[in-house]
Amino acid sequence: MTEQEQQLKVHRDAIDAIDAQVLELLNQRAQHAHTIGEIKGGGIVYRPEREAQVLARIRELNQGPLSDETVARLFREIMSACLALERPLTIAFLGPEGTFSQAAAIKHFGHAAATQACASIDDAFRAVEARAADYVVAPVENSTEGAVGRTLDLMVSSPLKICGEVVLRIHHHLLRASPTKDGIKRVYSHAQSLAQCHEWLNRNLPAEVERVSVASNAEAARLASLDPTAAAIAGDAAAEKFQLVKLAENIEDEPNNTTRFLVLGYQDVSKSGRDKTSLVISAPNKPGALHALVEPLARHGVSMTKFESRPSRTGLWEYLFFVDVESHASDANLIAALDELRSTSAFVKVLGAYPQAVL
Ligand SMILES: O=C(O)C(=O)C[C@]1(C(=O)O)C=C[C@@H](O)C=C1
Repeated sequence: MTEQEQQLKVHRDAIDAIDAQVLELLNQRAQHAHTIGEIKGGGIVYRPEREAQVLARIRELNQGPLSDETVARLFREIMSACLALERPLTIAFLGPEGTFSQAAAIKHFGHAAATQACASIDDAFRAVEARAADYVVAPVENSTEGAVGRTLDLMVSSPLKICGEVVLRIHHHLLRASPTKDGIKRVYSHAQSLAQCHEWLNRNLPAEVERVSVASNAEAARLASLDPTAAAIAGDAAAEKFQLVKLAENIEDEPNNTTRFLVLGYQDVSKSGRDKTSLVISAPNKPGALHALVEPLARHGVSMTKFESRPSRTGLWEYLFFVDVESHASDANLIAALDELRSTSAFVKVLGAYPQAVL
């Protein structure tokens, strides 16, 4: 054995011994989760507030050399596997396979959860409402393109509650079946992705290349895999699924391009310690209406992280305001502010209280 081989052997023997311990401990952990599942006795197994606390604690305990992000991702998968021992979950998302919505579902629930592709955001909500899936993961806002109106509209009437949020960094690539930019006649992508890569496309592809918007980036990738004169703009998952070549990576105009997704199900979530509550409140289109809406929140010390207006679709009210606050719906100051708002607004709905994204 050479000296190098001897040195490697010392460390590999140590790794073997540690792996045996890690394995033993993982199974001990899984056994506890299994027993917790029995104690829950067929009740709700997924506990977002507990998961957020576990991940936050792991980040705090971490001393490296692994990064906080890396250890949190590993424990995300450990919890996913432990939860599946209690009961495997099914997560509905806007399909087809390979969309950012699916990536968000996996980021939040880990790989042990089954994902169910749906044809539209409406269908994904319906799957959970009909109890054909446990939770839906739906996009709600993008840092460059703004709100996803359909998700906001659905939340107003749906009986589902928000029980979590997922923040996903969005990277777009120019993908093609062959490894050259020559002969591209059209680029397929979702309208939002075409908009997010607008500047890059102007600079890097001839003006005559047609931009064709399709239902999803995964669909764009599928079409590009069949058409030798086409390219697609899509992310890693779609590139992998349809075995396309990345002609250019990270072509989004805004480097900090992120999409926020919400997780919804039939569930009220307890306090985790770092929570948000999402509300929708109606206001008439008259002077002072907006002030009347914000003032009680401010006076009770409730801080807002998001404020989004949308015309009411029913015509009953002029505007609906979607408000996110940094409190849990069970906090006394938010309860007091909501009581006041209910006495002045025709419509106030708590869309859900949930832990802030940890990953
Ligand atoms: O603490 C629980 O209630 C568990 O079921 C255990 C556990 C975990 O693996 O830590 C698994 C799933 C829940 O969503 C939260 C935590």
